[in-house]
Amino acid sequence: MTKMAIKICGLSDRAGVDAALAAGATHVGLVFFPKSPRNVSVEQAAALAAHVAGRAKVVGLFVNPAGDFLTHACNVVALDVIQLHGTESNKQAEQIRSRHGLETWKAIGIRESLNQANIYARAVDRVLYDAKPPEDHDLRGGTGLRIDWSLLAGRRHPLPWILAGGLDATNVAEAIRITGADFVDVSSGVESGRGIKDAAKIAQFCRAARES
Ligand SMILES: O=C(O)c1ccccc1N[C@@H]1O[C@H](COP(=O)(O)O)[C@@H](O)[C@H]1O
Repeated sequence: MTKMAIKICGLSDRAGVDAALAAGATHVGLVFFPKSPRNVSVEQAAALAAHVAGRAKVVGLFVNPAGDFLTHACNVVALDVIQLHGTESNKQAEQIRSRHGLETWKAIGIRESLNQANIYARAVDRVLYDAKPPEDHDLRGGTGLRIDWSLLAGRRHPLPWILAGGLDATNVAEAIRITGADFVDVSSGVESGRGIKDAAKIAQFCRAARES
């Protein structure tokens, strides 16, 4: 049986990190995006990553990061993965991966087609399928919007992939069943308020994903 990989994204304090680790999350996500209610400073992120201390992979989420900022974050924070959640092209993503020598993921906002994933096939290590927010939406993700899971059913993917977008403890098992995902990512679905992680919801989510 494949082990389910689970990323809890948007953690901003030790309590949230501890809840994710206790629930068996394989990846924890730190958001570097000032518009997000989950944004952390480089210093906060460094302390949280040190606290994780190898018990899970640490993912840094960036949205069209300036080169200097990304370099600074990668130098200061013990990141395992760079997640690009903006409009980074395949060329930019490939440059970022080779410059920083870290596993790199590209989020693809999908409504009706997954074809964009092909563009990133040689540029990154994984794609993350997320719901495409409306054009006038301030955030690029973490919106709680769901994608149409049937788009992923029985699909051959050009590279390893992650399912995200509007997942929570009540729907993750069905999402996995329909899409065949072996890696899921959640942010707002394990919160009790905007940006406030809820330990019970994190535990329920991880249990539901693993038992699916
Ligand atoms: O979490 C955020 O605040 C965020 C901000 C900007 C880009 C992406 C963000 N989060 C990512 O969005 C998806 C889906 O989140 P949700 O579960 O629907 O709330 C997930 O990959 C988060 O990592």
